[in-house]
Amino acid sequence: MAGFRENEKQHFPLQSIQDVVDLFRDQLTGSDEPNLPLLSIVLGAIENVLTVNRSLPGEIDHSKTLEPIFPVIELETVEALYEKFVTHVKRSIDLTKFCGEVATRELVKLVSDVIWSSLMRSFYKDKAHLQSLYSFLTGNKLDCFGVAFGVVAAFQVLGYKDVHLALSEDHAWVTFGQDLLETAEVTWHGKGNEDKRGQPITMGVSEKSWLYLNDQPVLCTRQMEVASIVSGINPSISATVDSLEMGSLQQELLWLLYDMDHLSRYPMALGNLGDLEEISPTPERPQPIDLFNEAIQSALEHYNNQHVYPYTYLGGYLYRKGHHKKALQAWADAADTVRNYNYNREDEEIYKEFLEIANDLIPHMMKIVASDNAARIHHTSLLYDPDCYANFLRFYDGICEWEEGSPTPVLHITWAKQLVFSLSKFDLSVREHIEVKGEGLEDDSSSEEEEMEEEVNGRRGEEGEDKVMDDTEPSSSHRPGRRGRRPKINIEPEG
Ligand SMILES: CC1(C)CN=C(N2CCN(c3ncnc4sc(C(F)(F)C(F)(F)F)cc34)CC2)S1
Repeated sequence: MAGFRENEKQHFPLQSIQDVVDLFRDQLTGSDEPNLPLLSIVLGAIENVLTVNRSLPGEIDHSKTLEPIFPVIELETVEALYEKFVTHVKRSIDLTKFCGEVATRELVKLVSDVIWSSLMRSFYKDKAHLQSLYSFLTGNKLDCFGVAFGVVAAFQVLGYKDVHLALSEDHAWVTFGQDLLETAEVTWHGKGNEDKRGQPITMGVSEKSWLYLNDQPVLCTRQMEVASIVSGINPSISATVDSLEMGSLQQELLWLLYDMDHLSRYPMALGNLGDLEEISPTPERPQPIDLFNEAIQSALEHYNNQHVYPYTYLGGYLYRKGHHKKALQAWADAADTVRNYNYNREDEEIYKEFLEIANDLIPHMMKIVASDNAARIHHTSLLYDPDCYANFLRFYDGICEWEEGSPTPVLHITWAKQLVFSLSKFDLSVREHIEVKGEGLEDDSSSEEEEMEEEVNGRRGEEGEDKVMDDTEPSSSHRPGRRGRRPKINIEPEG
C-alpha cells in the first residue's frame, strides 16, 4: 500500500508550529495536489493533544512553567491512520463499476454512505473537535462539515480530481462532473431536518435561500479545501479557555494560505484571520479592518454580494472597538444583503445573528451613547447624526424585506420592543435631515394603496383592534408579507 511520498515523510516528527507550517507549505507548493487526508489527520492529532486531552490528571501545569507544550507528532501515528482511511475507502468502493474519469451521482451517494455508515450510531453532533479525519478514524465521529470534507478526501484517495467541496455560510456539499456543474448533498444540516444526501441542490431549493447563498457558494479548489480545514481548526479547550498554541498554528497557516492567494475567494477564512489578528496582532501584517474589508470585496467581486457574514464580521469588530457609527453602517449593509432572501426554517443561524445585533448589540450601544453626556451636549453622538439614523432605518428595513414573502416569520414582539427602545434614543432633529423616497411602481400604485388598506383592515379584523402580536411565538396569524411589488425606499441623509 503506497504510504506517504518521501517529501511528506521528511517533515516528521512534527515538533513545532514551524514544522507544521513547513509541511503545509510543501504540500501547497508544486504540481501535486495537497494530500487532504494527511493534512486533516495532522491537524486533528495536534488539536486533540492541545484541546481535547489537555488536562490529564497529574499533568504538569504548563501555564505556570510557560513552557510550550507542542506535541510530537510521529510519522507512524499519522501513517497508520492514513492507511486506515485509504484501506477503508478502497475496500468499500468497487470502482470496477465506475469506469468514467469523473464521478457520477451514484458514486457520490455511495462514498457519502461509506463515510456516513462508519459514524457512531449516536453522538452529540454539535460538539467541538469533530471536524477532522482524526476524529473520524479514532472516534467514528464527525460534524456536518467533517462528513462533507471526508467525502471529498475519499474521492481524492480514489483518484478523482472533479469532486470538490462547496461551502455556504452554514452548510457544505459537493460539486462534481464534467464542468463541476453537478451538485449533491452529502451530509446533514441542522437539527430535525431529514438529510437529503444524494440529491442535487436545485434552483427551486437554492433560490432566495440564505443556506445556499442564492447559488453563490464558495467552490473550493484542493488548496481551498486545505484552507477550509485550517479555518475549521477549533482552538477552544473549554467555553472560556483557548489553546494559544492551536490558535497561533491556525493563524500562521492562514497567513501561509493568504500569501499563496488561496483565501482571496474565501470570505469567511479572511474573516477568521481578522478575528485572530484582533486577538493577537502579527507585526508587519494587514490590520483586522483590512482583512474584513478584503472579505467584503471578495464577496462583492466573486459572489454577487450575496454573503452576509463579511458584514457581520466587520460590524462585530467595529462594535467591540467602540466605532459605533461604522458598526451601524456595516450592520445595515448586512441587512441590505439579507433582504434578497426569504427566511426559512433552515436559516436559523443567520436569524440568530440578526437577533443578537438588533436585540442585544444595538440596544446596548444606544444605552452607552445615551449616557455619554458630553457627546449629547455637543450633539456629536450618533443620536444626532442623520447618517446613523438612516443606517438604523436601513438595517430594520432590510430585515422587514427579508421577512416579506418568507414562509417563516422573522419578527415578533421582542423585536418590536427593542426597535422602539433604540429608535426613541435618536434626537428628534435627525428626522429633519433624512429623506425617505419611495420609487414609483410600474403598476398602478393606487391599487397598492387599496391593497395596503385591505391588508391593514384585514389584519385588524383578524387580530382585533391594534392587538399586540403575541409574545411567545411569532404570531400564528402572521401571514407572509404581501406578494405585490413594494415601493423601493431609498433612505438617504439630505444633501
Ligand atoms: C461573523 C461570524 C458570526 C463570526 N464567525 C463566523 N463563522 C465562523 C467560521 N465559519 C466558517 N469559517 C470558514 N469556513 C466555513 S465553511 C462553513 C459551513 F459551510 F457553514 C460549514 F462547512 F457547513 F460549516 C462555515 C465556515 C462560519 C461562520 S460568522
